[in-house]
Amino acid sequence: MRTSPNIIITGTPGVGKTSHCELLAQNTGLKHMPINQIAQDRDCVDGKDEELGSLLVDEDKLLDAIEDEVKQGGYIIDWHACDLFPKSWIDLVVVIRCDSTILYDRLEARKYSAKKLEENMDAEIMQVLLEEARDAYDEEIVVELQSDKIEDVEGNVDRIEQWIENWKEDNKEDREEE
Ligand SMILES: Nc1ncnc2c1ncn2[C@@H]1O[C@H](COP(=O)(O)OP(=O)(O)OP(=O)(O)O)[C@@H](O)[C@H]1O
Repeated sequence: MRTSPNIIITGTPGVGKTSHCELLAQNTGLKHMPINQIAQDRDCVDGKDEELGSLLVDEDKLLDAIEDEVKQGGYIIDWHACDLFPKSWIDLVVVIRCDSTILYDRLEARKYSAKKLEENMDAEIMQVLLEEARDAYDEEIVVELQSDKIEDVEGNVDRIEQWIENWKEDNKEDREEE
């Protein structure tokens, strides 16, 4: 049984996943697992979508590559997809959301192609990641947090830290009862 929870932080590119993960890791000691980077470092990339410029990740290979670590608990999984991770690994799924006009400015600043910008804007407006999370995990572990202003990051991370404390307390009690 894990003594520290595994948390997925997901959302459309640019909503603020990395910003949340880095602050949360710094404040809690949980380990940030940026999947884009890990997939490249561990040879789990099949190629690149040339039009969108995004990596094509071999998901089975990726899961094999991270399984031993994640099963120990204490990871913050940072990716724009979530439904590939087995339910039994995951304790909380945080879907970061952003107002579409604010997200547009953030993505435009990254000089995304018109197609990539449009796809990501549509995904955010249609709340694709929230639906994916709700379909893949029990609804009580899926939380939606808004991240429009810089202060939102700190507020959201405070909330997740509080949740982690509660999770640890509950799990300690469960272990003591066994
Ligand atoms: N709440 C916020 N208020 C203002 N700016 C923010 C906020 N969250 C993130 N940003 C800024 O938006 C940009 C994108 O943030 P970040 O890299 O954390 O997003 P991401 O979801 O991890 O993106 P990707 O999926 O492409 O890695 C960064 O320049 C970051 O500083």
